Amino acid sequence: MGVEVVVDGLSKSFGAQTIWRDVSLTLPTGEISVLLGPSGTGKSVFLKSLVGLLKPEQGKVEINGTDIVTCSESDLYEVRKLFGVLFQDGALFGSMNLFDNIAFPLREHTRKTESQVRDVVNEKMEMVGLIGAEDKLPGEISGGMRKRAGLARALVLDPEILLFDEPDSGLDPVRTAVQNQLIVDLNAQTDATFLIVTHDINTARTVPDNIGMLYRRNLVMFGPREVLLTSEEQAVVQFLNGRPDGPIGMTEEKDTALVEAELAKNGRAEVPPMMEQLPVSPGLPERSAVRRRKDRVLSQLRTLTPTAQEEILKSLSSEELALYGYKRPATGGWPEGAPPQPPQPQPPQGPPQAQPPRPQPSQGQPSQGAPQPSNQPAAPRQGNSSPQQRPTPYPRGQQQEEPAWPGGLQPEEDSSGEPKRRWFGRKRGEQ
Ligand SMILES: Nc1ncnc2c1ncn2[C@@H]1O[C@H](COP(=O)(O)OP(=O)(O)OP(=O)(O)O)[C@@H](O)[C@H]1O
Repeated sequence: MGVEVVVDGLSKSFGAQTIWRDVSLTLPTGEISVLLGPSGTGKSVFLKSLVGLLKPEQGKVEINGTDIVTCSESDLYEVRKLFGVLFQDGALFGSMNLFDNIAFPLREHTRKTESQVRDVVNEKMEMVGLIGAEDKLPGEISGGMRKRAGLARALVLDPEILLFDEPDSGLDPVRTAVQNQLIVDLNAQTDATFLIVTHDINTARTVPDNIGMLYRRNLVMFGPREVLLTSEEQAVVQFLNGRPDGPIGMTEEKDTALVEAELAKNGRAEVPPMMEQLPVSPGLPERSAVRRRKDRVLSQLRTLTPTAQEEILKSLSSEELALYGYKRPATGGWPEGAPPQPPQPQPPQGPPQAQPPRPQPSQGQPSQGAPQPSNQPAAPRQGNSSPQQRPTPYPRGQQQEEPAWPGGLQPEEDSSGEPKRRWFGRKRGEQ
């Protein structure tokens, strides 16, 4: 199973050029997350900072209790073994055939015999659909095949965290769709934590569990896919619609008056409709992350935007709604704009038969906030992933208007009487 990556208050500059500042987010264990952002906003720099290839000036990247920003070289070497990285062009050695390219990390970093190496390489080549191409040189195959070979190589050491830097760059729409399916299927098979940097809107809308966006040197938001995909934030809507008019320009910093003039002329872009997340291919196991994510997101539902809450509830089956203490409207389906109903009082009951078994808490982590089948809100998680210790999905320093809580639900309050609005990542200074 993958591991959680906690990024807290991370800032990176090159000389006088600030790339991004105060970035905080948590990549939840085994889930697929996507990082969007206009060109040049520092997405690749962020990936390199996660693996310790670049050193941010401030903040932490905590993995299995090690802060890779400040740890020793030997600790960093150990943590790096958890990572697999798919670089944009596959980063293959041009003079080696695909088999040797994929076998390279095994021969360098393990004591496996050649017969064991062969077994692992064959297994990974099969996973990415490259059986039969072992003897080809990188220059003899298509860009899509090179990416898949790079992916097989990223997988040979069974990474717990897999980073993808623009896996769809240079691919046609059909191959992008095939590759997206491959990513979802690999996540089901490995249960590793995935982070994908992409410009492909279709990928962003259909693949991840969580989405974030870098813009103007900040992380605009990061959280469950439903938050960003229903966001009315102008930069997000412009990006998702791929429109030239809006706050994102060629130089990023676009003149406000020009933006207003463009919007007055062309009208505001609409929030595109939600698309369903890609299911796993038939015959493969379900993604374990789906169940964990439901527990996590439902336990913190009321900290999300109303539109995100509604989309999340709409995606649940009747049994799941009952399990989490919600009820489908009597009319069936979710009429446009109708608020989800508040939790109804129910006698305690076990999970319905259809539910897969709950994941066991992993080492050092208490239960992942199993939902309570009653009128009580689901218990917040404790430990590293506790929502009390998580910042909001909205950018820091910006005061957000309190969302209208659907169905008359009130925001959860902590003992201080303050509504809880936090999501991923610990707030700096908090334990
Ligand atoms: N090693 C480096 N030294 C100095 N500047 C760098 C270095 N690496 C990246 N940069 C600068 O950091 C900025 C962000 O680059 P990065 O490649 O991370 O952007 P990106 O969001 O991934 O862009 P794209 O979507 O076009 O790939 C750019 O201005 C780039 O020139």
